[in-house]
Amino acid sequence: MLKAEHLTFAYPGQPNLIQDLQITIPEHQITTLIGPNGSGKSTLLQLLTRQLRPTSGTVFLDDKDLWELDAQTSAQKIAIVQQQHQLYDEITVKDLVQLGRLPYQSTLFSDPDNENTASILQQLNLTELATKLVNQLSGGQAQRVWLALALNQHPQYLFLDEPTTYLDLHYQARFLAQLRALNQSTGLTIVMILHDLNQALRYSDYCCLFANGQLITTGTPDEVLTAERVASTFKINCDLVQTDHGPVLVQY
Ligand SMILES: Nc1ncnc2c1ncn2[C@@H]1O[C@H](COP(=O)(O)OP(=O)(O)OP(=O)(O)O)[C@@H](O)[C@H]1O
Repeated sequence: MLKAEHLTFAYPGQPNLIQDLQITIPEHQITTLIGPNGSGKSTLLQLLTRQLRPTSGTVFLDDKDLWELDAQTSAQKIAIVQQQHQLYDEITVKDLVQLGRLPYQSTLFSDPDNENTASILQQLNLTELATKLVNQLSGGQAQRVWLALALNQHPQYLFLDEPTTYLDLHYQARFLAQLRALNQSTGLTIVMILHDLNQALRYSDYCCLFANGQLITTGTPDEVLTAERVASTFKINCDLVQTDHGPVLVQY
């Protein structure tokens, strides 16, 4: 169980961005963090994944303070697909995905676990690209490789910061469907920041709507993403239209 209690955070020299926030991430579900630019979504994601330390308050992972776990243990439980990827020049797909096994190796130089890596590459249709250099891949291929690296950690929680930003519509739908399939087949708990509210409606079980560092409301996508709330939070005109494929938000 991952939850935050009385979470408060300020960047150095700035007022509190997040103040006394409570959040519990539902297990085995897909949660989306949504809200206007600058509302604090990425900051919260970094607090929940031990990339930023709270000013006060606590993030609990299985009832233990996340900051009291050693880095290796937390990396076995929590994996992150960042929005901006670290640039690796001369590394192959297979070697990059192999890095996901590091939290399970006793030393940096112990034998890598090739079986897990081969199986993840196969699962994400990357076997044919295994010997290619990562910097020679298309955006869609690269995004699958970063997902494979995260999954190779065999985490309990997978966090993704705007994972569809650099993908075209076809690959956005494919990538999100792949996440849903993974969640259903393995029970992986997924938390992602999305800007496309229709994707949040379609692909999440639980939505957390943010504004100004505060959680405005949480619940199912239908409960959270009403036309009135979206219109007032994002300062737009908008309708919610029922279609054969589910509800769709239309901005006008
Ligand atoms: N490293 C930093 N140092 C100082 N201020 C920061 C830092 N990172 C973010 N901020 C500020 O904190 C606020 C929240 O930023 P954050 O990136 O968490 O919001 P967000 O909701 O993820 O935004 P977006 O949708 O634009 O990605 C913004 O005002 C931003 O300028």
